[in-house]
Amino acid sequence: MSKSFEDLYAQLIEIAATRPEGSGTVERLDAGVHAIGKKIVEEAAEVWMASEYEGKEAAAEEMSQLFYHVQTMMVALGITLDDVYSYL
Ligand SMILES: N=c1c2ncn([C@@H]3O[C@H](COP(=O)(O)OP(=O)(O)OP(=O)(O)O)[C@@H](O)[C@H]3O)c2ncn1[C@@H]1O[C@H](COP(=O)(O)O)[C@@H](O)[C@H]1O
Repeated sequence: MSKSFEDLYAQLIEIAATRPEGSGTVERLDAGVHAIGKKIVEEAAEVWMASEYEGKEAAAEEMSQLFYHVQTMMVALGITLDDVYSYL
């Protein structure tokens, strides 16, 4: 079964706490908010380009990457899913 948005967030929280070797997320968290912010902007642009020119499948893949980098920023800032959901 595929992973949900909530599953990914739980996994990233766990990774931040346990810092497993070889984790890209640990590297991104260590690189900090500025670096994570740049990835968010980059992935957002890729979502736009894929959506306009590359079709639904490519757009969905880029969207998943944008979700990941936004969630990494949430973990970096200590923002929970409920903190975000309260604005939906
Ligand atoms: N869903 C993701 C995910 N989406 C995107 N990415 C990262 O974002 C990058 C995609 O960005 P690009 O397409 O720009 O690729 P790139 O140019 O190689 O980017 P850079 O890695 O050089 O920054 C990928 O190379 C990954 O590093 C992700 N990295 C991890 N996950 C998931 O997060 C969880 C934890 O991952 P680890 O911390 O690596 O164990 C696992 O479930 C993973 O599947």
